[in-house]
Amino acid sequence: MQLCEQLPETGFCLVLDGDCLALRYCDEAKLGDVKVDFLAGRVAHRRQYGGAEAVSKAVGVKKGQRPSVIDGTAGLGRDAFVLANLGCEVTMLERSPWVAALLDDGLRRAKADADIGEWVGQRMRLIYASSIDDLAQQNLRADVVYLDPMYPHRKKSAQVKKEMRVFQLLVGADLDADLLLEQALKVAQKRVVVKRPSYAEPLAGKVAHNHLSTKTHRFDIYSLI
Ligand SMILES: C[S@@+](CC[C@H](N)C(=O)[O-])C[C@H]1O[C@@H](n2cnc3c(N)ncnc32)[C@H](O)[C@@H]1O
Repeated sequence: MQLCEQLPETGFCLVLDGDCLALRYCDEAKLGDVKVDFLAGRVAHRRQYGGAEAVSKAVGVKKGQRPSVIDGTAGLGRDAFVLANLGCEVTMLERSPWVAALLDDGLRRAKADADIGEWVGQRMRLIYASSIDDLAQQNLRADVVYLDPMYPHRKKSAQVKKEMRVFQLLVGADLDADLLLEQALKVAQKRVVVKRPSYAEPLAGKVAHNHLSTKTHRFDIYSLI
């Protein structure tokens, strides 16, 4: 059974397909549905990255070291899942109610899975809140604060992944992202890691102590110890 409800003034529909929640951009069917499916993601992750993905290096995952992480811009939880899969406890903050609902739904289904449910339940926690307004107030502490805010893409929209285009339509460009860094530096114990497109300037113009680069991205690493 499929239920579809239009979200006022957004152009989006909230779709309930079986027991899975999804968002669909009503005017452009080609964009497809956006949902959180950690079970499919787990397979893709293993095939694509193994254990050596850049995000885990940037955060400081090593043999015997599994830092606790606050993911201050949780989105669809992919980076958080990678880190939790490697053994990190991850607290995710997401301020968009629509994105938080998708993520909450994905977590619910993952926790019910016989294979990954136990560690997802133990290591992944979602808080629907803004990391700019609430990070300090929530009294959260972690070894690492990880940030991956939206960035205005300079490529033509057809080249940007469908999911990212839906995100751009839904949450916009996170134009206040510079404010995140100051908050993150207050609560991180060891480092703040910011994921940026390789052509983007650092958050708040603040040059990081270290960088880790991939083909398309750069991880800016602000060390606190
Ligand atoms: C590019 S996405 C993050 C993708 C995520 N790293 C992943 O792996 O799926 C950016 C997300 O950060 C969220 N966001 C931006 N600023 C935020 C803030 N101040 N507090 C909480 N969430 C925020 C946006 O709503 C959006 O969902």
